[in-house]
Amino acid sequence: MVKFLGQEEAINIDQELFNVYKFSVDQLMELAGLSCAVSIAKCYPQCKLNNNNILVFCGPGNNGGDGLVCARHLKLFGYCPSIFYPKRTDKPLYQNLTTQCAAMEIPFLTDVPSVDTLAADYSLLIDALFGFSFKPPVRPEFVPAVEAMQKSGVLVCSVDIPSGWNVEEGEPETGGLQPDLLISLTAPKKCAQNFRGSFHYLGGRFVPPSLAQKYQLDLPEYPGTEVCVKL
Ligand SMILES: NC(=O)C1=CN([C@@H]2O[C@H](COP(=O)(O)OP(=O)(O)OC[C@H]3O[C@@H](n4cnc5c(N)ncnc54)[C@H](O)[C@@H]3O)[C@@H](O)[C@H]2O)[C@@H](O)CC1
Ligand SMILES: [K+]
Repeated sequence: MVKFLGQEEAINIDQELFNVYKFSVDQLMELAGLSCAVSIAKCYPQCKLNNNNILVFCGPGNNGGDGLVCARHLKLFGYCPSIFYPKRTDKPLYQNLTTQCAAMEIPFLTDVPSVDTLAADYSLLIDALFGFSFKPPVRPEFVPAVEAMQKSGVLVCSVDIPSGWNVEEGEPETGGLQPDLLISLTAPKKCAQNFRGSFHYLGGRFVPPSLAQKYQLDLPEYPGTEVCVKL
C-alpha cells in the first residue's frame, strides 16, 4: 500500500531532492508536468472528447510551473490548451516556461471565462493552482478561479492536490473542487485518501530508491518505461 504523505513530510522530501540529491527545480518540474500530460492523455483520449480545448489554471508556485510544463506537452500531443496564469512569478524558470508556451502558440487568457463559456468551450480544466505548500483558506484573488472550475461542470484534473483542499485533511467543510482525475506527484498526500473522482494516477518518476526507502514510500511499480502509474 502506497504511503500518503503529510504536508511537512512532502516538503522535507522536496528539500532533500534539491539539497541532497542535487536535482534542479527545472528537471523535476519537467518530469512532473510530463507525467501530468501523459496521465491526462491516457484518461481522456482526444477521440472521446467533444472538443480538444483544455484550460490550464496555473498558480504562483511550483504547482503552477507543473501546469505550464503540462500545457506544453498537451499541445505537443495534439490538444488545444489555453492558460490562465494570473500571478506570475518573476524568476527565470517561470519566465522561460511562459515564453516556451507562448512560442508554442498556446494562448494566455487575461480573465477567467464565465461558467457558461467554460462549459460551452472546454472539455477539460487543469487545476495547477496550488500544491503541497497550500495553506487554507484560498486567498480572495484566487477565489473566482477556483469557483469557476467548481461551478462550470467541466471535468477537472488536479495536479498533486485538489486546489483549496487542506493537504492533510481534504476538502473544506463548505465544499471544494471535486476533480475527476487526480495526479499525485512523487507520492500521494494524505488528502488524496478523500478523492472520489474516476482516476487517480501517480507521476513524477524521479524518486531515487534510497529516498523512497528512507521515507518508506512503498511506491507502486511503474510499468515498463511509463512516466505515470494508475493507483
Ligand atoms: N519534489 C516534488 O515533490 C516536486 C514538486 N513539484 C510541484 O511543486 C508543488 C509545490 O510547490 P510550492 O512549494 O512552490 O508551492 P505551491 O505551488 O503548492 O503553492 C505555493 C504558492 O501558493 C501560494 N499560496 C499558498 N497558500 C495560498 C492560499 N491560501 N491562497 C492563495 N495562494 C496561496 C503561495 O503564496 C505560493 O506562491 C507540488 O505540489 C508539485 O506540484 C514539482 O514541480 C516537482 C517536484
Ligand atoms: K492543484
